[in-house]
Amino acid sequence: MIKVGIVGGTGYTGVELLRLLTQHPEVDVSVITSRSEAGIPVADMYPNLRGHLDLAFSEPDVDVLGACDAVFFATPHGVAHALAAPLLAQGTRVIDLSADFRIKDPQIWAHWYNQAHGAPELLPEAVYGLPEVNRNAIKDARLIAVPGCYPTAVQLGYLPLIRAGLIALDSLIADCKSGVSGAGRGAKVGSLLCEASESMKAYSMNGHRHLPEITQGLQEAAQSSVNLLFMPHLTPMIRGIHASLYATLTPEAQRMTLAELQAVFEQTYAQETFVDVMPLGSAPETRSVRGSNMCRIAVHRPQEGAHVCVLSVIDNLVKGASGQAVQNLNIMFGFAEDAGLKQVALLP
Ligand SMILES: NC(=O)C1=CN([C@@H]2O[C@H](COP(=O)(O)OP(=O)(O)OC[C@H]3O[C@@H](n4cnc5c(N)ncnc54)[C@H](OP(=O)(O)O)[C@@H]3O)[C@@H](O)[C@H]2O)C=CC1
Ligand SMILES: CC(=O)N[C@@H](CCC(=O)OP(=O)(O)O)C(=O)O
Repeated sequence: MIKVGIVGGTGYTGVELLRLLTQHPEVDVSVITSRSEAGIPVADMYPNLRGHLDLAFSEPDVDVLGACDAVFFATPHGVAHALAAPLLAQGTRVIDLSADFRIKDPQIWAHWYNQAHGAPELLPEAVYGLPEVNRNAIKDARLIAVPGCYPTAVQLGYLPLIRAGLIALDSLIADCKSGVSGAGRGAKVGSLLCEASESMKAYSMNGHRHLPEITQGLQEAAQSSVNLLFMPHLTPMIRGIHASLYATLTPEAQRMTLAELQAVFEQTYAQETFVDVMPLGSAPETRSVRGSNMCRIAVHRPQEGAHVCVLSVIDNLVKGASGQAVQNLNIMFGFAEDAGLKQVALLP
């Protein structure tokens, strides 16, 4: 058994980590921090954990956390910048669910996150924790930047086409929908029931902070520049990301049949436990992944025209955050990659 800690246990990704880790055969959660709830039993705040976890929130303390084999950060941006270095120095591996180490250029990070980067010296060793792309680097990493929710759904959808050189790289449009839990647990007017239910709207139309993260990943895969239009929407559901991903097929790819495009996706993800390429003609639903670490994908070519449309769904709190974080932990410590992640999605 390894000992793990969680910094920021009261948010949705923190409690989702606990839901998964209490079922993990190789992990003992020994510390969970909250400054505002220190001393309160975790199961008093989250009754779904009653009978599964006998632990109270505590103040973040670097020495206590440093006794863990790994520490997850489920905190707002900027917190891991300050605490990662002292933990790494004590030999503790760090898995950060925030965006602190996702973007390789600290100036680009500062532009999109409106603050100076607090630990640029750690960026060279931080590994972007998308296992379907970086599994080998994750094995040896000390510091993982867990991808954001939209970036996970969008990259997994586009990667097979980009790797195979099948789409024009200046033609990408990602039309994405998120459930409200993506905005976190903090009180915000836009997350109120009367504001978010029975309605849907676009936001960050002129640029969302996930744009540079997605572009960085797609450009790495393409080894060339990529032009992406990314439009996020808030939808009246609690969990889920639905990404409709469009692109123009290259002239050569337009000579391929849909079945051949489907085969590209099936081959790319044949060995991946957590990516399900659905049969031709499928429309993946967010509820088919709710509570599970799966990404379900379907590829379409409407009217057999010049455009491809990939549909990609994940649960923002699982494959989009805490489940992917546990998948990284499993790879780092040599556990079965699906340890603690065998949940079947909750449907209906
Ligand atoms: N919600 C989602 O779908 C996704 C979220 N993420 C990212 O995961 C991270 C966590 O998000 P979410 O779960 O929504 O959490 P919240 O932002 O709602 O909660 C943050 C947690 O961090 C703690 N915290 C805040 N400030 C500090 C600090 N300075 N030092 C130590 N602890 C602190 C809080 O507890 P306290 O203040 O009591 O200490 C709280 O437990 C964010 O970076 C978010 O962007 C990533 C992917 C998806
Ligand atoms: C619905 C909603 O508000 N979603 C969040 C994204 C989810 C998230 O928290 O992503 P990070 O991990 O990059 O912070 C947003 O658009 O800001």
